[in-house]
Amino acid sequence: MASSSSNRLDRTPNLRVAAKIVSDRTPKVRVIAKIRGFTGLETELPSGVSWISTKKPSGDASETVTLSFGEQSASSYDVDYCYEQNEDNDVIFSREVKPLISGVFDGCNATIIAYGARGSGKTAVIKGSDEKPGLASLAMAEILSMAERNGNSVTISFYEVHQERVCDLLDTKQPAVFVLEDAQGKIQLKGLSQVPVKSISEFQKLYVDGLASRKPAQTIATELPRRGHKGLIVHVSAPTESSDTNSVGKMNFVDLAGYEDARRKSSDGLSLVETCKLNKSIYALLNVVHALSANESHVPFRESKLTRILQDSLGGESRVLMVTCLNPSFCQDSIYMVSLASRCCQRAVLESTKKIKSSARATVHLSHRTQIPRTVSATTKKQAKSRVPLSEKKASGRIGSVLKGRKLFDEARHLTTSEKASSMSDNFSTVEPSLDEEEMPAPNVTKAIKSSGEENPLSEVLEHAEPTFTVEKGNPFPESLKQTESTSSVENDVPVVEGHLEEVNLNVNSSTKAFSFYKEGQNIENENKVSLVNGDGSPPISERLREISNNLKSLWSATPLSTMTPEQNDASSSYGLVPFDAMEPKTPVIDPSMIVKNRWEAPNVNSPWETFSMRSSGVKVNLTILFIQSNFMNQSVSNIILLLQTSLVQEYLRFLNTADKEELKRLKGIGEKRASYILELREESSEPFKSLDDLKEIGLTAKQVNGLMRKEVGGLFK
Ligand SMILES: Nc1ncnc2c1ncn2[C@@H]1O[C@H](COP(=O)(O)OP(=O)(O)OP(=O)(O)O)[C@@H](O)[C@H]1O
Repeated sequence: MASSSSNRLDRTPNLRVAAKIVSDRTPKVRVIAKIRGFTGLETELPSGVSWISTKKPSGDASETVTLSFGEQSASSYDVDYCYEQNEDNDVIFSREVKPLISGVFDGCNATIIAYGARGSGKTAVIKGSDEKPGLASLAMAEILSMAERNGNSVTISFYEVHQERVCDLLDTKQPAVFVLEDAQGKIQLKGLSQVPVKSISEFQKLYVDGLASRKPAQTIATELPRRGHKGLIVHVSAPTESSDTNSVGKMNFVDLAGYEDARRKSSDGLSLVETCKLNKSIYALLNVVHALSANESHVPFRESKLTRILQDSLGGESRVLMVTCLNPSFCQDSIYMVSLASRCCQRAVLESTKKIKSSARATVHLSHRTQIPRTVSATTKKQAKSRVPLSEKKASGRIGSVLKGRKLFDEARHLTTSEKASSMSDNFSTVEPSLDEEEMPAPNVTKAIKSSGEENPLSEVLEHAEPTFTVEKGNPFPESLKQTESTSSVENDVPVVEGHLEEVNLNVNSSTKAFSFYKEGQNIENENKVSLVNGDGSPPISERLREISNNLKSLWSATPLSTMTPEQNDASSSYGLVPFDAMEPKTPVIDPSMIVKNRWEAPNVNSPWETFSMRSSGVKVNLTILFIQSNFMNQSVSNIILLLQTSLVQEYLRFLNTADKEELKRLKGIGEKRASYILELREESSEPFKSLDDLKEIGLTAKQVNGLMRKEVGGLFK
C-alpha cells in the first residue's frame, strides 16, 4: 500500500518538487482543506458546478488558496492549500505529510489534525479504507521503512478523548489515562499503552481493524452513542546501550470529532451538554493552533485534555498540519469550520491589514491577551462603570477601534457585542462606547437567568427562539430553508482563561455584514433576555447569523425565486414584489393601493434626508406587506424580508455618508457631538461607513446600533 503510494510519487515528478517546496518552506502551522468525494447517497452536481469553488493562484501547493462557498461566493476564506475531490490521500501524503517524517527522525515532532463538520471525511483522511489508505497508514509505512534503515524502533499508542476523559483504545482494560506533567514540564500519559509495531500489517491489525473491535468499555456498557477525538501516536525510538530505548520523535494523527452546532439537535443523540463540551475542546485546539501560528508568547495548552496531550507535539519545533475536511454539498458547519481554519493561517494577512488600518484610521490592537469575565453580571457592572462621554473617548484616541479586536474561538464569542466591548475595554483601558444620554435610549440591562440545576449549569436550557436555518443534507442548493427553534445560550460559570484578540478579518463584503447585522438585530433582545456566557463552545449569535446571511445570499441565487423571470416567479408575484438583487429592491407590482409606487426612483429628491426617508419608507411598505403575508407563506418570504432589511441598512449607511450635520441630527440617536464626529470621519474618508460595523467608529456598539435602526424602522424588525 505504502509502496504503491511511493511508486506513484516516483512517477510524478511534480509531486516530488512540491514535497521539496513544502519541506523547505514549511511553516510551523499549515492549514489545508480537503473536499471529500460524494457518497452514494449524495446527489452529484453536474460537472462544472460546485458548491465550493477554489481559486488557486498557480495550482502550486505553496500558495494560498481562496475557498468560496455558494454560487455567488458569498463567503470566501483563505487556506494554505486545498485538495479537490479527485485528489486522494496519497497526494496529500506525498505533499504534506511525507516531508514531515524525516523531521520526526531528527527529533521534530509532528501533528496531523483532521477537523471539520460531521461527516466531512475526517476519518477517511486519517484512517482511510483498504482501497484508499489514510494518512496514518501511508505515514506508518514510510516510518517503518525509515526505521528499518536507521535501526530505530516504532511503537504506537491509540487513545480517545471523550468528554474530557482519556481512554486507551489499544487496551480497553485500562480504566483511564491520566495526563500528567512532570517536574520538567514534560507531559506523561499515565496508563496509555505503547505497542511495538514491526510491519504495516501489524499496524493495520492494531489500528484499522482493531479500532472497531476495541470499542471502549463504556460504550459497550451503556450502548450510548459516543463521539470523541481519536488520537494515534507513532513513537520513533533509538536503541541505547542498555536495553532501554530513547525517544527520538513522534508523529500524531488526530481525527477530531465532527463539529456540530450545539443549538441544533445532535444528529447522533448527544446531549446538549456533551455537544457543548465537545465543541469547546475543538475551540481549545484551534486557539492553540492559532497562537502557535501567530507566534504568540502564550499558548493556551491547558484549556483541554487534547491540547495537553498534544502539547509537546504542537509547541516548540513541532510542525502542525491542519486538514480541514469539507462536505462537497451544502453544509453550514463546514463554512464555519473553514472560517476558523483560515484564521489560523492569516499570519501575513493580519500584518498587512494592520498596516492599512493603522494608516487610515486608529491603531488596532491585533493581538492582545485578555480575560473573560467570570459571570455575566460582573460584566454588566463593569460595563456600567466604564461609560464616559464621547468627547473623552475621542480625546483618548479613536473610539471604537479596539472593538474591532475579537476573541477567537472560545466562550467570549458568546458574549453580546456590548459585553465583548466591555470586557475588552477593561483590558485596553478604553471604554464601552456609550450613548449620550440625551441622544439615545437607555441601554437594555442584561438579565442573568439563573440555572436551577446546580450540578449541571446547562440542565435548564432556555427555549428562546433564536432562529437558525437548516438545510437538507445532500442537497447543495436547497430550495427552501427550514427555520427551527433552537436552544439559547445559558449561563455557565466560565473559568477565567486567557485568549487572544485578533482583528476581525472576515472576508465578506460590506453588504453581507450589514445584512447579517440586521438579522442579529432581530435576536438581540433575546440575547439580552438570557444570560450571555454560553459554555457550549458554539459560535455566538452574531457570528452564526453572519454565516447564515452569507448562506442565504448564496442560496437565494439558487432558489427558483431568484432564477425565474418575474412572471414565473410564484413567490414574488404572489407577494406583489418584483425580484430584486440583494442591494436594490424594486417597487412591488401588486395591489397599487398597498404599495407606494416608484418611491425608489425619487426623481425630485434634493437632500440625503429626503432620499433616505423616501427610500426607507419604500422598503418599509414592502416589509409591512411581507410581514403580513409571511404568516401564510413559505420560507422564501423570509429571504425576501431579509434582503429588504439589508437594503434599508444600506440606505441608512448611505445617509450617514452624505447627509449634512443638521440632517444627521434628524436621525434618532445622533446628536450634536456624534454628528460632528461623523463629519470629521468624512473628512478623512469620503465614505467612512461601509457596513454597520463601521458605526463602532462613532462609539456605537452593535446593540446600540440595533436600537437606532429599530427606532428608524418602527416595529418592523421585532
Ligand atoms: N473521498 C470520498 N469519496 C466518497 N465518499 C467518501 C469519501 N470520503 C469519505 N466518504 C464517505 O463520507 C462519509 C463520511 O466520511 P467519514 O466517516 O470519514 O466522515 P467523518 O468526518 O469522519 O464523520 P464524523 O464526523 O461522523 O466522524 C462516509 O460514508 C464515507 O464513506
